[in-house]
Amino acid sequence: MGSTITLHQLSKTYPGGHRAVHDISLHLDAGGFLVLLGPSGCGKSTLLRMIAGLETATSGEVLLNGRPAGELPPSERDMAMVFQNFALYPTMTAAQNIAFPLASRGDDEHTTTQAVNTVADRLGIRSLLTRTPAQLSGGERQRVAMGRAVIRRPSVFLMDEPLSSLDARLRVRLRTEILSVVRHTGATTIYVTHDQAEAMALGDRIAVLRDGLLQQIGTPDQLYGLPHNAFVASFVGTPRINLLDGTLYAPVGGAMTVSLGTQRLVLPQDMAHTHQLLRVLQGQQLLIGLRPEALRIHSTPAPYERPLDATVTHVEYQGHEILLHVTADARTADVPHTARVHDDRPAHRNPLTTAARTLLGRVRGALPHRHHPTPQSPPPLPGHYHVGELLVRARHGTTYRPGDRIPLLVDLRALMLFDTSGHRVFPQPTHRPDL
Ligand SMILES: Nc1ncnc2c1ncn2[C@@H]1O[C@H](COP(=O)(O)OP(=O)(O)OP(=O)(O)O)[C@@H](O)[C@H]1O
Repeated sequence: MGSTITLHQLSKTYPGGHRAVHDISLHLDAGGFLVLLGPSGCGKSTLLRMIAGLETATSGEVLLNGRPAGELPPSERDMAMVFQNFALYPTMTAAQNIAFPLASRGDDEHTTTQAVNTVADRLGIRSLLTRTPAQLSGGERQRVAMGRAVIRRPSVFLMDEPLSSLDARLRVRLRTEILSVVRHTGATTIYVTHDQAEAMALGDRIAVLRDGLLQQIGTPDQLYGLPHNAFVASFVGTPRINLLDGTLYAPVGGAMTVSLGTQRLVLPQDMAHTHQLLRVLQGQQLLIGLRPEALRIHSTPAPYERPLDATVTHVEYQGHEILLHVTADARTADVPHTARVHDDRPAHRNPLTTAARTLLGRVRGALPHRHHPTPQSPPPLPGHYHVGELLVRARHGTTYRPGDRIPLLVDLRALMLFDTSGHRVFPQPTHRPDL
């Protein structure tokens, strides 16, 4: 049976002053599977090592089954770790390596052999058991390492990029196997990766970290469709989201307009009133997020689409589709550094409370800007913009060349808006617009 893991305001500052993990709170149920996702150096391994007891926290605490684990040495936490380059004993066979944890605690030979065979079957390495590590490929060695971690049925698995040294095809295969093996044991699992595609494929729940700060915890669908901020939006999803600088105009009684460079997107006037709250951002700079599926090449808009003119600059063949790099006379936006936006402490987990707080925060944050005049129409557009690049998917078989002008349609249902600090302000706050 897996342990519950609770992190309460956990922080780590290394000697020398580098703050690797900052004030992280989250909870993982027994048997749960959490992926820690973030770019290199964001503090994933530090967090994992604090949970394992290999690193001491500067402040905050780790609770295992509700009890503070601070005093427990790693050996008493009933956890197994698997790393990228897991060291196997080079003179032992695969079977002896897998059996090692059972043999060293004195299990009898018959039980141990049976357990090794069961694990080896599950990992598809039964025929390799007599080989030494030097006679195995990288993927086979990682399977043996998994076998050694799984065999003693720990309460918790901590996996630190266990597949990153393997080739892409093998990674895809092994991650499915890992999922099925750990689910079978019922252990609570934390899996660290910097690969968003791997995180999306594995995760029931994914915690996104940046610079030691928790950005968001959610299902792959939540991270993709309702990212808390521009960083999460840009880190999750392939091809990456298009982020452009823009400005919101909200004339009294009129339709809201988002201007990006020399072009404008007019939002429908009858949007739900949760979305009408966007009006408080009148006159403000925004980041406009358009995932590739928010754009299609066509000249006849549906009611929820708005046109955008674009010119092809580069054509990328992907086989099943074509990726067009286009310019639409807009400025590409940088992803701002956003402070921690998500708190997973139990008291804060009610989505309605969170929604209300987020909304209130947005409105309050926007109030000082109310001195902006409310123009009835957007001001004249500056004549010159840096050319921004958008990625647009085109169907396999279509032919485009650099220089072609194309009619793009923006699907407003998939439009995302972030304020200049990177927080998502549209769609608000827990659901997509009903247009
Ligand atoms: N022992 C240490 N002393 C000082 N700084 C450290 C130490 N270990 C890690 N760091 C720093 O803390 C930050 C977080 O490191 P950590 O290894 O946790 O990141 P990570 O997200 O696991 O990175 P990667 O994906 O590259 O392994 C990095 O900036 C790193 O340089």
